[in-house]
Amino acid sequence: MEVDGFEAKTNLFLSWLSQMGVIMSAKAALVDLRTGARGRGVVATGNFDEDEVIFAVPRSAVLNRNTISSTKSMRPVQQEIFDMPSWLALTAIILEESRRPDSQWAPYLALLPRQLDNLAFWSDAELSELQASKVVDKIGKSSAEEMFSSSIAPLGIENYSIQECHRVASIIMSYAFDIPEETSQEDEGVGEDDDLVSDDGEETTILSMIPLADMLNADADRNNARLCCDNEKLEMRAIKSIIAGEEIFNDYGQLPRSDLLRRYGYVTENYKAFDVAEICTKELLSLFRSKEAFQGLNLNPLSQEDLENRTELAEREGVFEEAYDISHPRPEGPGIPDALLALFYLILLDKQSLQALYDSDGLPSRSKLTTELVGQVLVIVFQLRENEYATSLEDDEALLAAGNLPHRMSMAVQVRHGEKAVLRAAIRDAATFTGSNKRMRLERKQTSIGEGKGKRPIQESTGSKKKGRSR
Ligand SMILES: C[S@@+](CC[C@H](N)C(=O)[O-])C[C@H]1O[C@@H](n2cnc3c(N)ncnc32)[C@H](O)[C@@H]1O
Repeated sequence: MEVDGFEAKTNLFLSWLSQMGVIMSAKAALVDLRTGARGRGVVATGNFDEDEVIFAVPRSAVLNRNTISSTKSMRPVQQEIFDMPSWLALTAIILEESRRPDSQWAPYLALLPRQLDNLAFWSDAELSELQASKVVDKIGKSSAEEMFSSSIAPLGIENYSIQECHRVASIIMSYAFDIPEETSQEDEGVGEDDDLVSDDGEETTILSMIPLADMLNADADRNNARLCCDNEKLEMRAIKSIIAGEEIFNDYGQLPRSDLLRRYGYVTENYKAFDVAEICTKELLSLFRSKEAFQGLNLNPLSQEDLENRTELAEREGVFEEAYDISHPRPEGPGIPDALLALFYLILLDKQSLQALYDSDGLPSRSKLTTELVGQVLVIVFQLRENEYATSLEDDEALLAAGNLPHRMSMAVQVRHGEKAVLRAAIRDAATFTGSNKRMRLERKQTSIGEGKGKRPIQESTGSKKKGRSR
C-alpha cells in the first residue's frame, strides 16, 4: 500500500489526459522509475516503428501564456503577464492555477515535483563541492528573486512566496517546451510543414507546459522520440524504431553535466562527452600582464596598451569572447576552440607580424595558429585553471570509485571531475602543437624551448622574409 499517493496521482493524471483529448498509444505506459532515480517516465510496452506516433496532445491541453484568457482571476493582470519575460509569465500562471482548486490543470499540476535537485536548491556547503566550476556563477538565484518580487508579488496571487516561485520557475526550466505558436486561420498554410520544436526563442514560439510530453526523461544521445507540432496538435513521434521494454527518451540537448545539473538537477555518464571547462577571458588576459605566469618561456609581460590593442584586433576579427569553453574533441569541432587559439596567437605575435595582420583581412588558418609557443602558453593556462579546483582529478576519481557519496555530493564530484578531465585532455593536445614560432614575440635570447621537439635557436622575429630554416 503506497503512502505517498504516487500511483494514485499517476492514475488521476492518466484519466485527466484522456478527458483533455490526449491520445496515447496502447504500446506506451507512464511508469514509476523511482528505483532508477528518474521519477516517472514513459516506457514502450510494444514495438514502435520510426515516425510512429507515441501520443498526441491537443493544443487545448497545453498550459501557456494564452491560457490566461480562460482564467477569470488573471484577466485583470493580463497586460502585466504579457509584458513579462515568458518564463516569469508562465511562473505566475502556474502559481495561480495551482492555487485554484477548480483549475482544469489540477491533476497535472499535482504531478509536478515538490522537491528538486536543480542548483537553485543547493545549500552553500553543497555548492562548494562544485569547487571552481563556473556553473556556480550561473545559477542566477538572486536576480530571479528580484524579478519575482518586482513582477509576480504585485499580482497579489494568494500562494505567492519566493520559495514557491523558485520551485515553479525551476520546473519550467526543466519541463517546459518552446513550441511554434498556433497560427490564425488567415496565416494557415504558411508554416504547416514546419513540424519541429524550435528552441531558438524566435518570436513565433511560445513557452509551454505540455502534459505527458514532459514526462519523458532524457539521457544524452539515447533519445528516440521527438515532439512534432502542427497547428492543432503536438505529437510525440519515434525517431527510430523502439523495442518493447525500452524507455522513451526526449532530447534535452547536448548539455555539459554542469548545465544539466543546474537546469535539470541530475547527471548521467552519457553526458560526459559534452562536458566543458570554462576559461574566463578577463582572468586569462591578466596573466599576460604579469611576470610570473609564463616564466621560462622567454615571454615579456605586455603593457596594458599593447594588450588592449591586441584584444581590439581580436574583437575586429570576431574571436574575442568573454569566456571560452574547452570541450572534448567531437566530430563538430576540436576541443580547444579556434577563437581561443586565435586570441592567443594575436597576443603572442611579434610587433611586425601584428602590424601586417592589422593591415590584412583575416586570420591564418588553425594549422598556423597552433604554434609551439601558443601550445606552451595554453598548457600553462589550463594547468592554472585546473589548480583552481581544491581537489585533483585523481582525488575525485578515488572518491567516485569509493562510492557511497551523498546524492548531491556525488553529482558535484562528477561535474568537477568532468571539467578537470577536459582540461587534462586539452593540456595533452596543446603540448603537441609544433607550428613555427617565427612570428611569435619571444624575447631576443639564444636559448631553446620545446624540449625534445625539433629544438632550434630562438630568435626574436624581425619579420624578415628570408629567415632560413634552422634545421
Ligand atoms: C521533463 S521532466 C521528466 C519527468 C520526470 N522524471 C518526472 O517524474 O516528473 C525532467 C526531470 O526528470 C528527471 N530526469 C530526466 N531524465 C533523467 C535521467 N536520465 N536520470 C535521472 N533523472 C532524470 C530530472 O529530475 C529532470 O529535471
